[in-house]
Amino acid sequence: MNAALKGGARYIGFVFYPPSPRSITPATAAELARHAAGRAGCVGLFVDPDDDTLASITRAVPLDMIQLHGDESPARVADIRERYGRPVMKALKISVPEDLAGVEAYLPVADRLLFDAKAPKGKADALPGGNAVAFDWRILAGKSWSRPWMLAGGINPENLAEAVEVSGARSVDVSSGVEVKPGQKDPERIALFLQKARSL
Ligand SMILES: O=C(O)c1ccccc1NCC(=O)[C@H](O)[C@H](O)COP(=O)(O)O
Repeated sequence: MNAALKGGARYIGFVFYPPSPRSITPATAAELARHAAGRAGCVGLFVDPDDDTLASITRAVPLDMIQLHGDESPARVADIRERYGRPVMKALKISVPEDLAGVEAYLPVADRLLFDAKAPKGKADALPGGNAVAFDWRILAGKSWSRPWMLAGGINPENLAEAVEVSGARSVDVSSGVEVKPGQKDPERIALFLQKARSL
């Protein structure tokens, strides 16, 4: 996390999804969040979380934002936003232009959108996100919405400039592209990614 803070990352993400190799405990996240306080926002990532999970984690960890990466409906997004008093970022999975039709319903209820690739089909260990897979960034070109949005999925230091240029993204989210292997972040690649991001 120090590389992200030193490089000027705006947000740090904590994965609260036990099947993920990136999943961390609330206690560890709380410690990291205290370390990041005032330097970066802390985002808690959940996949179709139930209320017990959200209640206990939001009590234990000073999260600045909740990221929903499952199949949460617009009504559930609104409910979570209201109950837990945090801004919500809703991840929407994109593979074809028609997938953008689903965006409209989330605009009144989500504070921010995140466009990510769909999980690869037929890959037994695929996660709902964090699979190092990109979608066709041209799908987003020239589009605008009433909420801020981030680009995610298969972005790395080598393709960041192209991803931003093609999609028009002003913010990006990265995971696998700055890792040695799933769950093990590489401080040098984080520094490189952020250095490249700052230069755009
Ligand atoms: O990262 C995970 O392990 C994860 C697990 C379950 C749902 C979402 C997950 N990650 C979501 C992210 O925010 C990733 O940054 C995003 O999908 C991009 O991932 P990557 O292609 O690895 O950069």
